[in-house]
Amino acid sequence: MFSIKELVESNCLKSVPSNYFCLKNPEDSILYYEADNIPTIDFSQLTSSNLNERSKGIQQLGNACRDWGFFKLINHGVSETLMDKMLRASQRFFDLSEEEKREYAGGKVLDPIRYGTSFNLMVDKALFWRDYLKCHVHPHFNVPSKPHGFSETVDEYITKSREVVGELLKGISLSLGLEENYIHKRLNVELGSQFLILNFYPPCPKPELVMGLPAHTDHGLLTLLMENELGGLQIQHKGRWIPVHALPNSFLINTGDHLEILTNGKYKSVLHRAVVNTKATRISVATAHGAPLDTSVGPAPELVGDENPAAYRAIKYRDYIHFQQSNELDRRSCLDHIRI
Ligand SMILES: O=C(O)CCC(=O)C(=O)O
Ligand SMILES: [Fe+2]
Repeated sequence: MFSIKELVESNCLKSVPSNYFCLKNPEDSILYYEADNIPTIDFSQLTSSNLNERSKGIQQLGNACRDWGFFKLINHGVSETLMDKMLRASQRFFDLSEEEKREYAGGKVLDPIRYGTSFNLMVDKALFWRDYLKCHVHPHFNVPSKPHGFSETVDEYITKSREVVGELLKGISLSLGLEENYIHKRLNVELGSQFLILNFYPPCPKPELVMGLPAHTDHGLLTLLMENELGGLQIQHKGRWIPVHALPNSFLINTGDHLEILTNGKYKSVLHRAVVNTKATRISVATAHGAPLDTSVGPAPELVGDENPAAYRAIKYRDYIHFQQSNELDRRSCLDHIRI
């Protein structure tokens, strides 16, 4: 394995090796600048003791999940200091020597800690301009022991992000007309799976030829993402690619495949991708939150009826992840494979 960081640093790269060329559909390069329309959700409204405020917030949250599958979250209560610390810790992990990082080079999809490059070298036709670290951090906490202080920062960060997601899932349950703790109870969220994914995208001399991460949907219920000050995330909305920039001190949140399944298609899992730039390294930190790995996720019976028959087969979270991660990311969501 040759990390993209190593490749970029080793020879002052002037051109892109051909095994990184991604064949792009020309239509895919057209971008639509609709950033102003992307929903922003105020977390403090969702947790407000003023019931009127709260119900307004919940309605906005439901609309964002239904119409976009994506929103920006502000006033979420995770301190800027902790967010910065997490980004710096991520940089410090990738700054370890290749030898130190390779200790964590995992072979299998659900290995508790996996350092690697591209997406899945076993299936990628072209390589992606990305190194990553994936850790399964809840209910069991697995993280590299290096660099110094990394594990403590991750622990603090993932605990906070779980609290935020817990509240969002309550709001989402209510927005569906269900009881506040419906998703928590049905999918045993307290013991749910949480993955931490650090993405490292170094600068590229010809970004238009490569992809950081190609179009995909995320597997779990919700993904919470933050980035250093460089943009690169694009989401698909009504067939158009829209670049997204994080507001200062905000999270970018997308609904995952299992929320689409649970809501029987009412809330959509959004296709997204990451592009790279010529100037500087972009780092993004994602936490993906879902059910426990052995829980079977299917449409909620309360959301299924004669007029709205079940649209997806139930599937164990573990099997779903295996399926998604063992196949090429090919612009199609894995959901297509379990649609009835
Ligand atoms: O780096 C990004 O902006 C996107 C990352 C992402 O989609 C993922 O880790 O699933
Ligand atoms: Fe993603």
